[in-house]
Amino acid sequence: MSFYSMMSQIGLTPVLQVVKYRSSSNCCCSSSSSISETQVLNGLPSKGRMSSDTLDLLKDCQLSVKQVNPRQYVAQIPQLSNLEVWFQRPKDIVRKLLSGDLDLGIVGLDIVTEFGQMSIIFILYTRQLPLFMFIILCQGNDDLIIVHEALEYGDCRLSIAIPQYGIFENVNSLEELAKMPQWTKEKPLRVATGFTYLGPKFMKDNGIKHVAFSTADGALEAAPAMGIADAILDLVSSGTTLKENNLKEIEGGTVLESQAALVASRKSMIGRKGVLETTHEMLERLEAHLRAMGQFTVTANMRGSSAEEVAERVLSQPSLAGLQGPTVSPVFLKRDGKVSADYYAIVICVPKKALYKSIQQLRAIGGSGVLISPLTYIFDEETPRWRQLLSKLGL
Ligand SMILES: Nc1ncnc2c1ncn2[C@@H]1O[C@H](COP(=O)(O)OP(=O)(O)OP(=O)(O)O)[C@@H](O)[C@H]1O
Ligand SMILES: O=P(O)(O)OC[C@H]1O[C@H](OP(=O)(O)OP(=O)(O)O)[C@H](O)[C@@H]1O
Ligand SMILES: [Mg+2]
Repeated sequence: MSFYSMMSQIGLTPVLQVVKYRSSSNCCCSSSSSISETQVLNGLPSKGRMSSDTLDLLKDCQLSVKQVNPRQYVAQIPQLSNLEVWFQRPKDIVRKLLSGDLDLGIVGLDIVTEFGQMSIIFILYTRQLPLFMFIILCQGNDDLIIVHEALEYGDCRLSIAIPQYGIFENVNSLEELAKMPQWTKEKPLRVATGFTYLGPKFMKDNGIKHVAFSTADGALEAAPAMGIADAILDLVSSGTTLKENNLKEIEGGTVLESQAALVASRKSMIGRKGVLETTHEMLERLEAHLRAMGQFTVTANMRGSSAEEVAERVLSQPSLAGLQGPTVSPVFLKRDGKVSADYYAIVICVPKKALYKSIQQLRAIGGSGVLISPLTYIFDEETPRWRQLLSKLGL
């Protein structure tokens, strides 16, 4: 018996299969899309807190997005002529990566983890009930690949929060929350969340039985005071929203840590022309910029008898090793008609966090005239993430 007739017999008629791919690609049914088959489609957040930071990061990587006006949802990046940017809501970027309507995207890890799980979704219409039902047939999808998991913005965590007052006053951990005698089969702990996959999974993984979830799209922090929920599961960054609503996080209640990530469709990278090459270029530019952000270039002069002797002195200091050891060059002077090098210029990269310690160490070994400049890019021979990506793709 076919899936269709089986569902029809129980009164459910499949009206739409969401999974589809652009006609040229790893095709499973045709689409009327007008998008060129050779274009690589990159989804970026259309609004919200991730959107401007994403554009800023790409600009810093010399990948400025040219958008004619903010209400136009398609844009170009002149440096990547085969790439088309589509502005979408973060959830939809993940959904469209899974359905084959986007090849690449930048979203928060929270969204990838929550919405990247669905393999096949059938939307069913029931004859008996005037309702659309969503049935997720498969959990655990490996078609989404996280290419860069740490783009260093959009930092937040998905956490359980409970009221600071009333029966929760002395509850400070997930264990204590789970042990509260109030929660029974008939009267479970009510949790409001937009994360309806990760929430129940986290509770199940932690052996917490009597829980009931409700969902809302925003301002979840109001739910406990409104009497709609006992706890919430939502994103926290500064913690201000929780504090302003008299809520608190609890020990063991963090479901995941999130930041912006570059994600790509495995099928697209393997099957669509140009996607892997574009992913490589974006990854290289992002890594080169992000690595450089944490470093300064330090130039100093140092008296010495030879380049080797100066290098030895520099390398004796723990904070002065640089990325690949110091560059030491002679500074030539003409004295009494003779050219000689009494001084050497050294160039090293130091982590921003260790800058002052590095200066102290440089001075201690005779460094003077110290110049510090920001770094724009650090390109390695090959990025470790590229190797990892190829191995995930079996290439
Ligand atoms: N407080 C926060 N601080 C830092 N990053 C956050 C914060 N809240 C959310 N994010 C990150 O930004 C992403 C987008 O959040 P944003 O609030 O813009 O959209 P949304 O909540 O999904 O949609 P909506 O417009 O319905 O609020 C989240 O998926 C998360 O990765
Ligand atoms: O810890 P904080 O720095 O205070 O940030 C946390 C808040 O940020 C997000 O909401 P957002 O501002 O996106 O509003 P929303 O509820 O409409 O999504 C999140 O849902 C929290 O409510
Ligand atoms: Mg939000």
